[in-house]
Amino acid sequence: MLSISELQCQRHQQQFNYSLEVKPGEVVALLGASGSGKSTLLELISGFVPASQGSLNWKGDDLLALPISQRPVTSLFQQHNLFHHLSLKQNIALGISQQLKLNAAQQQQVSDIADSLGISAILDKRPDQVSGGQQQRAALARCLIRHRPILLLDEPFSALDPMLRLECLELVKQLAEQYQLAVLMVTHQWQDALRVAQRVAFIEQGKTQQFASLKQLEQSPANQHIAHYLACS
Ligand SMILES: Nc1ncnc2c1ncn2[C@@H]1O[C@H](COP(=O)(O)OP(=O)(O)OP(=O)(O)O)[C@@H](O)[C@H]1O
Repeated sequence: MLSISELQCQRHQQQFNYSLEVKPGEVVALLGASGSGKSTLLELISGFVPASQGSLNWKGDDLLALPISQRPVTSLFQQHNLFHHLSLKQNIALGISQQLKLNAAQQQQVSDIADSLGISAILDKRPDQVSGGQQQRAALARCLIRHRPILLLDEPFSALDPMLRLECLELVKQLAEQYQLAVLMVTHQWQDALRVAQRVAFIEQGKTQQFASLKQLEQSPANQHIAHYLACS
């Protein structure tokens, strides 16, 4: 389990403090107003922002003691996930080798992952030759091939049309179960959380205001702001 307890940092004058957990196979949605601190939490977990206090553990191991490169974490963002001068196949292969030197078994892994994400037929194309949804699938494939058990998603599908977005969300849910990934997903859409997440952390002014199941959040929002946010979603 990914356990986050009183994990704190400071950015300029603002203080951040997070507590929540994500089980293997589970998707937890991070909701909250713009600027509330959702992305900051992802940066703390991946190590790009140093923590000042608190704990961050994966299956009992202290992740704060590990440098960025050794954390069992992989991330997918809304954009800029792929190198546009490389083919999708090469972009995925980067998840295994920065020099793009793959042995036969590793090449097979690329084919298998591409197969399971439905992009085998377009592997030789460059990102600008395929759709946004196909690009995000390739980026997701690169995340998966790294075999890191914690997957951080920062609004990865918000630029896609509604049908594609739902398709990709379903895919994330399925992959979380299949690979037993602990997934934390930033979204502005309550509908996305309903579609894919088991639990939700609502972030307000840099703090986890409520960490609960979707049903609990809906039925007993911790304060007026959360109730209002849900009513507007
Ligand atoms: N690199 C940075 N240096 C200093 N402050 C930052 C940096 N990135 C973000 N902040 C500040 O930290 C606060 C939280 O930002 P963060 O990006 O975590 O919010 P968010 O909830 O993800 O917002 P959004 O939904 O708009 O993406 C904001 O006040 C922001 O201005």
